[in-house]
Amino acid sequence: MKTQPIGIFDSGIGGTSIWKEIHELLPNESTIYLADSKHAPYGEKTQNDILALSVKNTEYLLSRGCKIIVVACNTATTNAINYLRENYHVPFIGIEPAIKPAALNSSTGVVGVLATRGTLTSSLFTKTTALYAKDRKVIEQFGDGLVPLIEAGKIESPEMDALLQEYLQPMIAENIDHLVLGCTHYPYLIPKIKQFLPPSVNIIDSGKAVAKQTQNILDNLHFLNDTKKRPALEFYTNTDPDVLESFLGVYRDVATISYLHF
Ligand SMILES: N[C@@H](CCC(=O)O)C(=O)O
Repeated sequence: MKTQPIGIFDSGIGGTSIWKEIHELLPNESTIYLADSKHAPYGEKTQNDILALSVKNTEYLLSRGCKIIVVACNTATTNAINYLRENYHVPFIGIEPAIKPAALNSSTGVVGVLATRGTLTSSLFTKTTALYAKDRKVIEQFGDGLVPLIEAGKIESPEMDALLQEYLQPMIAENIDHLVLGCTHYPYLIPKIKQFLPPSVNIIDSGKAVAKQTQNILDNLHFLNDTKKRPALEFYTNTDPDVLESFLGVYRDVATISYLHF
């Protein structure tokens, strides 16, 4: 089991932000990353559709012998992880908006959450917010349109600037001091987002926490790869592999990126 890969999936390239955290923390581990870009954005689909796509991605990763699955997508986690945990017998690590640290550390008492429609309307998100931020003002904003622009390589574009301006301005007006990025695509927007926010606003996401949790669970199960063999870093996408490759940055030379029909 130790040498089996870690499986990671997302609706597209966003989860590569989580893959990087995992690979940096666990460089010995082989990984299989599945980017379902053809079906992005998940965040604007029904819960049933998100569930069906999450099942399909999980089954592919299990067919490849993955020892653990990281759902590197807030939308899939908040809509499907309970179902996945009940129906498949491997450990699942999910990612949810980091509302708890934002609420705990806020001095103004106002925090912003930018996430997909699917995440913000899920019952898991609603419960977490009620639990950890009940004495805080939480400004929730659907990030409609952001994921398609990121997937299209249009981070630097007038359309992106217009959406970010529209989504962030009301939060700034309410005096947020933390902005929670509740979508794994959004860390790629941080340099852009900083152009719109006052420097005093902390931007937080859950990437490092997910990598740490993956390490802890593998360690507890004695599933960490302690062999010295070079790990295989495989990436699959059902759209143009060049797009995925462009998000891998310094890792593109050690990764194998392939088109997969699914
Ligand atoms: N990576 C995204 C998925 C967004 C989408 O496909 O709409 C997330 O974390 O929610």
